[in-house]
Amino acid sequence: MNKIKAAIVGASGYTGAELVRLLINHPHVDIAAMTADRKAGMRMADVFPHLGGLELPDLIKMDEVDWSHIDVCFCCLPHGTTQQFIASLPQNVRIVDLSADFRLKDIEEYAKWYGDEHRAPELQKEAVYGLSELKRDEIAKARLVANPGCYPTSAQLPLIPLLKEGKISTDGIIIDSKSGTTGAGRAPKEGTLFCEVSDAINAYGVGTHRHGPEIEQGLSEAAGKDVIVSFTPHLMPMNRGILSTIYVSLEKGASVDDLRSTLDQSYANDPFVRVVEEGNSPATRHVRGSNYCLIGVFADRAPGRAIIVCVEDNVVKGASGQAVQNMNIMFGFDEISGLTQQPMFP
Ligand SMILES: NC(=O)C1=CN([C@@H]2O[C@H](COP(=O)(O)OP(=O)(O)OC[C@H]3O[C@@H](n4cnc5c(N)ncnc54)[C@H](OP(=O)(O)O)[C@@H]3O)[C@@H](O)[C@H]2O)C=CC1
Ligand SMILES: CC(=O)N[C@@H](CCC(=O)OP(=O)(O)O)C(=O)O
Repeated sequence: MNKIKAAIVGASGYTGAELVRLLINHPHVDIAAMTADRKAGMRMADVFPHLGGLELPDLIKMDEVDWSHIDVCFCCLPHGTTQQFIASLPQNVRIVDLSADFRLKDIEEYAKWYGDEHRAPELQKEAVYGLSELKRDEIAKARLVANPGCYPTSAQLPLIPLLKEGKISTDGIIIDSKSGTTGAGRAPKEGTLFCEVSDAINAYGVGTHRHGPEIEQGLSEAAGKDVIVSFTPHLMPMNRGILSTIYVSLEKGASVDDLRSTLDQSYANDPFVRVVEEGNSPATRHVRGSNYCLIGVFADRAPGRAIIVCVEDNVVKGASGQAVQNMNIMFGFDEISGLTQQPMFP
């Protein structure tokens, strides 16, 4: 099989570097172009020494890419910078956008949460939300896939099947999420300085984080009615990983065992999503560096309630791994191609 050619736009950031780590071992993909902004003109080995020794193109500006020979573009740019750029790409280039620019279907919601009007509303209409396990058929046909946010992946993978099957109530869903600091990107910011992050934990975006509406969009579609959740993210003194603890109310007649078996059955044929054995509690170190998402289901002491713990690596299943999974689906490759790394433990 001929290899397809990939461009990584924003390759000098965390998700771009992770795409290189995954794609370099992909049997059907060549990395043909990589871009940066401040770091354009540099060698990837100088920006990321852990990728030294690989044969990679140098980092160039986005407008220097020759798109005529590119099959797929991974966009790893900050929110708001992707819309107009994607609109300028030739039609034959398929796109996996890791930013949030095309995730919210309603462009007024986008403007409300991202503080700016949407600049490519026509493209927004054709974008497919890329939650790989639950949107395979649409992803396979899509030209533009909006890769989900890291927190929304960890919340929606457990909750969507349970809402679809009517096992949990749409009311009172609480999602308490903790993330490693790579989630904030590599560009320097005061809030991600060592002294601000180490030896402490803080909630942020309390009641106002833009992943709330993204999660609600997916849950509402699954439930067939509006779902509002309480979602609070926390910044943790660790590099990678997301752990979401999710509190739900059981629907009448449903048991905690029903939740476990519903999730087991939903993901029985999915290589990357696994319900752990009863009593085991998933930890971020069980998925580090891998595309796995692990789900644990527990009874709550509060009658009629259950607690779900979901873990993923934010840079892999929460970003670049899911992006590669989506590309595999789009191009008809084996879904696990380039993604067979086992987690690094401890
Ligand atoms: N980190 C994570 O865990 C996740 C991130 N995402 C999303 O993926 C996207 C990329 O994230 P991440 O890799 O962490 O971000 P980084 O800040 O680490 O990297 C951003 C990249 O975009 C480039 N860039 C920045 N501004 C511009 C511009 N105006 N024009 C052209 N290129 C530009 C940077 O180039 P240079 O280095 O030269 O400045 C860099 O290559 C973001 O939208 C993020 O929200 C989604 C899920 C998880
Ligand atoms: C720790 C941290 O700062 N995380 C980021 C989320 C990163 C991500 O998945 O999502 P987006 O693509 O939507 O930015 C944040 O809260 O903004």
